[in-house]
Amino acid sequence: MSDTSINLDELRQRIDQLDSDILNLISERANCAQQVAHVKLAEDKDAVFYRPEREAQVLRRIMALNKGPLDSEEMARLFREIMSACLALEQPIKVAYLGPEGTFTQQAALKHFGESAVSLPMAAIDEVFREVEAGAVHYGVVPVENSTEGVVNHTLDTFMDSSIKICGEVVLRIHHHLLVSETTRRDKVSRIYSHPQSFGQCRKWLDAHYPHAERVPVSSNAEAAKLVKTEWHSAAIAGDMAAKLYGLEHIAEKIEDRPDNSTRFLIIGNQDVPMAGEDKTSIVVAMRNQPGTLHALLEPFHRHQIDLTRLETRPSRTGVWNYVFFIDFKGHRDEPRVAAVLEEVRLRAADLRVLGSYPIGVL
Ligand SMILES: O=C(O)C(=O)C[C@]1(C(=O)O)C=C[C@@H](O)C=C1
Repeated sequence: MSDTSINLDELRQRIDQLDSDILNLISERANCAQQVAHVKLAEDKDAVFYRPEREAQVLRRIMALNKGPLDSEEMARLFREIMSACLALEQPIKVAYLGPEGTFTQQAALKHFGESAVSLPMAAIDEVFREVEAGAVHYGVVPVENSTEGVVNHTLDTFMDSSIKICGEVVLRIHHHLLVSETTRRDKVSRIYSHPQSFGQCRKWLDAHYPHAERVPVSSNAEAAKLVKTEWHSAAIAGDMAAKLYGLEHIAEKIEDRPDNSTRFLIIGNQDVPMAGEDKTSIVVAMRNQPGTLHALLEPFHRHQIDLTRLETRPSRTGVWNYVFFIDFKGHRDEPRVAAVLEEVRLRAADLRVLGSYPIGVL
């Protein structure tokens, strides 16, 4: 036996020992989570098991403690899965997302809740809201903005008619691929299916590489992936999850025009989330249609030095609400300076609703 094989055996024995230690520690952690569930139930028979603020703290702490060689995000992803399995012991979490299966929204749901959550596809954004409101699922995941294509208006509009709360956010890097089935004639692609937003995100690449192919918009990338399965002259633009689900092959990878292309998703639910330490608040404000409205709305934020992260205007859907602004800012509604700003804005506005304070996305 050479020296390398002796070393390899020794290293594998060491790995076996470490795996046994990790196994015992994970089991001990899972036991703790089960005890947490008993404590929560003893305090309240309608106890809420999923605690977004605690999860954010756990993941941030792990990232801060990590000394490598695995990078902090990778390490946090591993702990994400451990926590997801621990939560499933307390209560299996059901999450509705904008489907069908294989969409980026499903990927976002699994990134946020981990693989132990049960994810259920819905046909439309309002259905995700309805399922959460009806208590058929614990949480919902909907897209809200893309760095290239901008806001998902439908999601914002649905908040106007709903009492649902925002419990969290998750940002996903969006990589699009040009996909075909194994029977596709790659040199004869004359039609490309995708969601309109994805066409928007890959416009320049398509103009350069497939200027003559017909671009057919469909309801989701996953739907596009499904369609090309049976058409020898068609391709789809979709992500990894859809490619895997429908067994498609890549003609070209990462064809999005901007390398930092990402989408932000919201986690919606029925609970108010306590402070995590690094939080965001989302509000919707209706202002009267008069001069100086926008200044009056924003001035308190400026004076209290609160960092706005997003401002969107949507047409009002009732006579009272002339202008409706969706505002995201850093801070939690329970912080005194945030509470003070909210009070001031409330006095100036025709209406104000806090959609939620929640931890800034960690992963
Ligand atoms: O700390 C809790 O409240 C727990 O339930 C434990 C735990 C965890 O595994 O760390 C599990 C689920 C919650 O969402 C948050 C954290």
